[in-house]
Amino acid sequence: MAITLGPNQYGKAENRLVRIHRDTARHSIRDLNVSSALRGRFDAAHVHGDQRDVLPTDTQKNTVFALAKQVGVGALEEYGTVLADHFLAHAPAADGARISIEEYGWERIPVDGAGHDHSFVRAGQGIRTTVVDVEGRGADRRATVTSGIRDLTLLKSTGSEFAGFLVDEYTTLAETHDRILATSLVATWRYAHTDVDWDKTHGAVVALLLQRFAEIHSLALQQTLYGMGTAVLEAHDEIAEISFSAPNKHHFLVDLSPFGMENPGEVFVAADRPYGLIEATVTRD
Ligand SMILES: O=c1[nH]c(=O)c2[nH]c(=O)[nH]c2[nH]1
Repeated sequence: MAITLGPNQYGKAENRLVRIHRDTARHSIRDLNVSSALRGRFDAAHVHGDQRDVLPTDTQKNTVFALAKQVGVGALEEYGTVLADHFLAHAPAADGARISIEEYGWERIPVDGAGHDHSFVRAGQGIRTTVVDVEGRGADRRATVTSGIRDLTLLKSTGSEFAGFLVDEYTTLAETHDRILATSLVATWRYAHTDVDWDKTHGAVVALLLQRFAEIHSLALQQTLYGMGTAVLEAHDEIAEISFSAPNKHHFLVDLSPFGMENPGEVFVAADRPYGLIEATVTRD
C-alpha cells in the first residue's frame, strides 16, 4: 500500500491584534484574534523538507499586523477577505486560504452620560466570529464566509419544559413543565454570497436570535434552536444555513425541605458538568 500525504494546511494561529484608530481624539478599538492557514501544493515541504514554496508562518503573522495598519480593520469579514486574497497573491503554491477571526468587543465607559473618548470596558454579549475561506484565483476564485457568535450566554427563568421523553430502565429524570433554560450559545451562519452589509447583518442576526430565544415557549432546547434558526433564514435571504452548538446549562432545584422550606422554583444550583450538548443545523431545501 503506497503512503501519501493527505490533506494539510499551515499558518499562524491566534495572532492577538489590537488596532486603535486614532484619526481624531475619539479613538476606536478593535481587539481581534486572527488565525491564517494556507493549503495547496506543499508536498515538497512535507515529503522532502524543501521550503521554497513555503511562505513562513512568521511572515503570515507579520502580514496580519501590517495590513491592519495599512488598510485598517473594518468589518471582520472584509479584513479577513483582504488577508486571504493577499496570501493567495503572495504564495503561488497555495490553492486556498482560510482566515479565522474572533473579536472581543469593547464599549466606551460612560462618563457624565457620554461614552469616553479613549477608555473602554469589555463588552459582555458574546464573541463575534468569522471564517473567510478563499479557494482559487481569478475566474476560479470562490469565497465562502461563515460568521457567527460564541459565548452568548442566555437564560430564561421560565417558559421552558421538558416532558414526554423516551423512558427506559435507566431513566430517573422527572418531567418538568417549568424549568430554567440556559445555554452558552455558539451560532455560525454561512452566507450565500458576499454582497452583504456585514456589520448590519451580524447585528440583526444576533438581535433576532436573542428575540426568538426570549419569545419561544421552549419544549426542549432542540425546538428552541430550530425556531431561532428558522427565524434567521426567513428574515435573511443572504444566509444559506445556520448551525448551533448549545450546552444545556442545567440548573437544579435545591431541596430545602430538610430546613422546613418549600422551594417552588426559586433556589437553584447551577451545575457545571456534565451538560447536555445540543447541536443542529437549520438549512434550506
Ligand atoms: O432541552 C433538552 N433536551 C434534551 O434532549 C434533554 N435531555 C435531558 O436530560 N434534558 C434535556 N433538555
